[in-house]
Amino acid sequence: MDFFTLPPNVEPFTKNITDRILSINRHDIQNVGKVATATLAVYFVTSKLYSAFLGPLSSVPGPFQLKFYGFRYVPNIESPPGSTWEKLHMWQSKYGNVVRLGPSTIGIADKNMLKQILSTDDFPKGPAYQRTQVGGVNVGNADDRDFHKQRRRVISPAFSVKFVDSLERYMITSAGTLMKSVDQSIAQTQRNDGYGKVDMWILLKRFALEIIGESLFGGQTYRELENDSHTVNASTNGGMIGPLNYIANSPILGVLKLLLPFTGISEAYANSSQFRDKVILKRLQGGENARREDILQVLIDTQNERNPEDRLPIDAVVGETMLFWTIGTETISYVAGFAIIELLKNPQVFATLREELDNCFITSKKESLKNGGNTLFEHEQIKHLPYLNAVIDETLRIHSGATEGLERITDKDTVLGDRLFVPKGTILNCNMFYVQLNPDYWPEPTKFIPERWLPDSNIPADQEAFFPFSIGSRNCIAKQFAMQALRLAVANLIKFYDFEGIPEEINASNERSCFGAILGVRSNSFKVFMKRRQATPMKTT
Ligand code: HEM
Repeated sequence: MDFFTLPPNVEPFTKNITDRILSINRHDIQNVGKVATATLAVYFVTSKLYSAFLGPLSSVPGPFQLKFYGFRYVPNIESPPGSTWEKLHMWQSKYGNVVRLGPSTIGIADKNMLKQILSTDDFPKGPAYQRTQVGGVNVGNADDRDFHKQRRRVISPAFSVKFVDSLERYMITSAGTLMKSVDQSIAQTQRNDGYGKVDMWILLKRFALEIIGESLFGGQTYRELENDSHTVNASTNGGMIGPLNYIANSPILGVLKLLLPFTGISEAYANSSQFRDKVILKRLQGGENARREDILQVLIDTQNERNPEDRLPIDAVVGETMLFWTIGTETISYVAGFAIIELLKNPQVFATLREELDNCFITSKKESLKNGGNTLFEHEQIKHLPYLNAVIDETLRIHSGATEGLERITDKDTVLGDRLFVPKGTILNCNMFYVQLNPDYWPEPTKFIPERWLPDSNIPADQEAFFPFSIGSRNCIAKQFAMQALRLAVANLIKFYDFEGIPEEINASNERSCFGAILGVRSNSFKVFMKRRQATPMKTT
């Protein structure tokens, strides 16, 4: 029998059905449609009402409207773009450490619950990260535990303490370039007393772009980068953090923003990607001759591993490199920028830090550290300076990254903090920003007091409520790298320059916005008067 010919008894049967369907008149179809729509509407409304008022999260306090839709979907006309973080902060302070942010979303700013979510239960990353997987899965957005564990194991040698130590030479070169740029800005606007105007915010963005560029894929390429205005502009205007962040943080407005050509975000991202691909291709094609001791090389060298599971496919090398480039640039530059702003707002803190740095012996005679007649600090000399570390920690506390929260999703029913039942599938927005300013844990939370980090402090810092690099299996892989870069930047700037704050600029720096993962100055600029110190005291052994 021909396989595609229907048996004789089936044909009349199907014909019968067709005839009956055709015989249903239009009116009947409309009625069926109405009943189906009404049933769906009743189901939708009932389930929304149930979830809002009777479901397991119904006892969690929060703004009324967020019982019905998630905070990321709120088109926010009354507050400017980039200010969702302010709303989250306000709700958290109004409703408490646990707040309802959507039908199945809660915000958490309780330190014990955060520890449970991020470390003990180690819940996977939530839908905001999954949305960014359209651009590829990487160590940062992976939500599959096994995939993440494997990927993180393979790339972690690039961030080991030893390897990061070896990147110091690139970081010092970048600190030198930063100081050259500061000197140039001063020279262009110099007053009679030697001070000139410097946009510290923009120069620190370039500094971070260079430090990451150098450590990631090469000095040679950085020189290309200097001529590549696309990439520098993308970074300095915040476009490089990537369209994916917009999609993650604001599924409706974010996507609209990307589609509007005048925002330039997609273009900036495309240009950065093109630049990155050029650099990686050059390294791959150059073989042994193109080798350079940097993060890219560590990733490429995984191809020689004996175990195939330990080899990173080339598309993953490209994806991870882009992730480090974008995340690393904005985080380092913003934290360094806010450290300088806080030091200017708090002259006594500035003086104490300056004194500590002036008393720090310069032991190295390395030529590479010479800069404009002065010798730059090496990391070894400054990494244990208590006050420098206290200034950086206090900056990380007040100006934390993850300003709009780190998202996790429960993969089992759970009880948070022994008191809150949370069903499987609940989205947990871990509000690291709020917890670090939470008056329950921090006396005078908004005051910049580095002394709280010193061993003999009478208002000791609550280390358990401090999550700048997160904790658990998804903590920042580059903490060591970031701290090294921050210490070198802040120590060398404060050691070698005098600063004079500009009151309007300091006031304007209180206006902040967050478009990616981290809070920045809304105007994308912070100007200050600076001059080289006349006789920089140098203590040598
Ligand atoms: C002051 C600077 C930095 C801060 C405050 C910071 C903070 C954080 C935080 C809070 C997380 C957890 C994110 C989450 O759960 O979604 C994270 C993860 C991560 N960070 Fe950083 N970061 C900094 C610098 C850097 C740099 C310089 C790089 C790369 C060169 C980097 C690479 C990463 C990566 C790859 C992850 C994902 C790790 C994983 O999921 O296994 N970060 N960072």
